[in-house]
Amino acid sequence: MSHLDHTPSTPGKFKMDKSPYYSRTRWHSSVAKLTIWSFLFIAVIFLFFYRSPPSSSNSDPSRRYLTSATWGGAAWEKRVRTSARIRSRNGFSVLVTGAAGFVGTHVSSALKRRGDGVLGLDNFNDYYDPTLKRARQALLERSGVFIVEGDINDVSLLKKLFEVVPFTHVMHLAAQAGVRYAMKNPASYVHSNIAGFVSLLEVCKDANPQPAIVWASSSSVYGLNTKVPFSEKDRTDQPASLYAATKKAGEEIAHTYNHIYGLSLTGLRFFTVYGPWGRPDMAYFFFTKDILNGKTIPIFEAANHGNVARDFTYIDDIVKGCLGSLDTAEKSTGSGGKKKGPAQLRVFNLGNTSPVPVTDLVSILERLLKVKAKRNIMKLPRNGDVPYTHANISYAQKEFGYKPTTDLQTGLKKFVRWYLGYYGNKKAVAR
Ligand SMILES: O=C(O)[C@H]1O[C@H](OP(=O)(O)OP(=O)(O)OC[C@H]2O[C@@H](n3ccc(=O)[nH]c3=O)[C@H](O)[C@@H]2O)[C@H](O)[C@@H](O)[C@H]1O
Repeated sequence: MSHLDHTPSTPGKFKMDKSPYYSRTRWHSSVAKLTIWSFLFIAVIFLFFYRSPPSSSNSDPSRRYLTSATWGGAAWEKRVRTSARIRSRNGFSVLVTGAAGFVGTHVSSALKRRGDGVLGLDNFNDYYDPTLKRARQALLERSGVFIVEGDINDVSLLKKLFEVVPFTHVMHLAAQAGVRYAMKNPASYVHSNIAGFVSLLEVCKDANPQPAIVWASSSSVYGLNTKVPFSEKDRTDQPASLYAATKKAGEEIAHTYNHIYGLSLTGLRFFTVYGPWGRPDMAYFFFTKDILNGKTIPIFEAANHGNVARDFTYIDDIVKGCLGSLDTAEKSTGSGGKKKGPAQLRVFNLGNTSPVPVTDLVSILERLLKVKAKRNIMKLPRNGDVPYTHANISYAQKEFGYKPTTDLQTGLKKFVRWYLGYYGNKKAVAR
């Protein structure tokens, strides 16, 4: 069959095939066109990524936080400056990382209330429901705190922030939290708690003036330590989870930056913080949800049917500890990456000093929710959990009069009130 057999009856609608020679040159020109367009397309993609803020860990899945963030421009800089503007005598201008997180939101709001300038930074990752983070953001925005969307690994963003605002302090709360999740996603702990911390410290040490830094360590650094209550002088070289190990690494990294560059650094070992606007991955939070939904809750027990207990610490007491640390933080001694003299290096326990068994926490929730929990008592899994925590807070007491005042019953009552208001559980309210 010749190609003529395919000639359409209406010439013009469909171009007739020309000679084989014509066909070959046409094919060649199509290939050339395709090559040019492909080249242009690749060039555009390359330019897009080249202009994006550089990342220190291209293979890391969390890199998506770096490229998704948009920042820069005159209007953006104005928002940054306005948010960080100090409104009280001797106030600070504080960069709060992890500002849309649980502790970050409360600390930002407290600083703003007393007249400090506050700029938030958060990558809004989806470790837990980002809508809760957005709701916290909206809350902060109403009080004049702007949260820049970006990752602490984004060095060019951090540099830009320090170019726009000479922060006096950094409250570093951005982290990958959660003890048990570390077995599922170890890379995210290294990305945020180690690489992210180093990238922040790199920018802080180059800043002029260098800020004083207060940052979140964790009670989990005590790991397998059996001496109670836990004192800052106790050994912390036996972490039981990768989470704990990255926080411990953070403490050592802090030592290095203090030693070499004169950065003033204060690490805070938080003890199981709870309260309104809390983290949904934490036991008190998802127990509340599951009790209300009639779902069975797993309650861990230690060896020989022993109680697992935590020194649960109410968020307002933690905020007091954060502000006390900021207020007593001395200036960093370096400038432009050069140390000029010894600088302050501290670590404080921030706990409630009265451990409560998890079974008692559940009983309190049952009373507050007026719903009986379906309990499934099970052996403490080998997933990084430790059986007991108890803070000795005498150092924080001595340095800035730290004194927690909220017991678990009172704190959970405030949490449950918030939870029911926020999630609007009519069933529990009606009972
Ligand atoms: O102080 C810290 O440094 C850490 O505190 C928090 O860790 P934890 O003290 O482990 O809190 P959380 O998970 O609420 O479990 C509470 C209790 O419930 C028990 N627990 C837990 C889960 C479960 O299913 N059943 C159970 O009995 C469990 O055995 C435990 O006894 C933060 O999450 C962490 O980011 C870090 O900041």
